[in-house]
Amino acid sequence: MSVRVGILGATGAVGQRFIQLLDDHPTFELAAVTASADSAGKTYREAAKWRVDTPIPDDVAEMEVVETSPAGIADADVDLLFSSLPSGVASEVEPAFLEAGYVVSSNSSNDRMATDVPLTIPEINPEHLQLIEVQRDERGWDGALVKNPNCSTITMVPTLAALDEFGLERVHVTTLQAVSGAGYSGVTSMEIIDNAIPHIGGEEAKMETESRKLLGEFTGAEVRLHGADVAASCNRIPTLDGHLENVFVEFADEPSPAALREAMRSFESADLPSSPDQLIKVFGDDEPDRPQPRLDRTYAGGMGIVAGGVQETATGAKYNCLAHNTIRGAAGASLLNGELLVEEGYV
Ligand SMILES: NC(=O)C1=CN([C@@H]2O[C@H](COP(=O)(O)OP(=O)(O)OC[C@H]3O[C@@H](n4cnc5c(N)ncnc54)[C@H](OP(=O)(O)O)[C@@H]3O)[C@@H](O)[C@H]2O)C=CC1
Ligand SMILES: N[C@@H](CC(=O)OP(=O)(O)O)C(=O)O
Repeated sequence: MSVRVGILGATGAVGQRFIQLLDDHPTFELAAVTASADSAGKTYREAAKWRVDTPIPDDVAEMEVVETSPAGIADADVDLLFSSLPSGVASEVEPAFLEAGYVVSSNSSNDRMATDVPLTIPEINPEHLQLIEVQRDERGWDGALVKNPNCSTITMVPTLAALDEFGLERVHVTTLQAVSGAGYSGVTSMEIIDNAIPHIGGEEAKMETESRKLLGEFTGAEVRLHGADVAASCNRIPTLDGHLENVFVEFADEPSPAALREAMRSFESADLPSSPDQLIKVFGDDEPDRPQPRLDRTYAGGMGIVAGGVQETATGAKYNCLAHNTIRGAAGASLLNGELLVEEGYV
């Protein structure tokens, strides 16, 4: 079975990752690439400042970039759209595609917390996809909108999902985030070399709210947010890719570090083409200095989560986790949601 897909915002940092991940995908066939009016009409090679570490696939390089509107992609006969637009643009243009009947798997942050929009990680809360029925009733769309979470949130939430069996009550997290998360021009070299910046606009609130929605319970009509308190402190550091996070957790139970490690290691992955066989790789006491961004961000092709440093604290436990922010944290997360949409019959 082949599904024709398009990418909205295909020339950007995340759009380029989509193109890399879609090359040789078993199901998805890239049929449309859109960008801003400045890029429309150019070939993809002319329009994109290609920065990914593999060449532009030959067939994509010669595709014409079209404008980001339903009219722009009308001839492409697309079944599914991936969206990697700036969130201000996405909030304006995504509704037009939804009204026109397109199914959109979006990476942009607008509408992630909307009560009728599924925010999903296929290995964690695939059942939340059923919110699409509520969304269609409320908005009158023929299409459907599903979002993936923020890159720092998706790094931590699989580990929390694995540990929730011990009665998760409180989470404190400090992030060390790579510069690619801010986009190519997001942080200047003068700002970040020999430095760390203890502020990333809006990031802490995203981690604190999106994680509770992802871990929440779907009642059939709504998602009840998970009851845990989540507090985040977000920092930019001079790594290129891979967000590292220090997590402090408190539980109703008193699990041992060994039990925590085993719960993360054995947490089930999903049976989708881009899911890793083992979702969370866990380092033991013998390697206390892992995970590290440079050594561990490509675990499972950048689609996995890596944890380590699990230790008891006076009130619970602490550990470190890491994921590739533009693969599992962005394009790869949307791609997986697209695979879930196909599997569940929404495409
Ligand atoms: N960078 C990252 O690691 C992560 C980014 N994200 C989110 O993903 C989204 C994309 O980020 P990123 O790829 O870094 O952004 P970029 O700025 O690199 O790319 C933006 C894309 O949107 C297009 N675009 C910009 N303005 C318009 C417009 N008015 N109409 C139509 N298309 C437009 C651009 O086209 P053109 O080339 O023609 O300007 C380009 O294709 C953002 O919402 C971001 O917050 C999420 C997680 C991680
Ligand atoms: N803010 C993230 C990247 C990002 O764009 O997140 P979001 O998808 O929530 O907009 C970072 O700087 O690393």
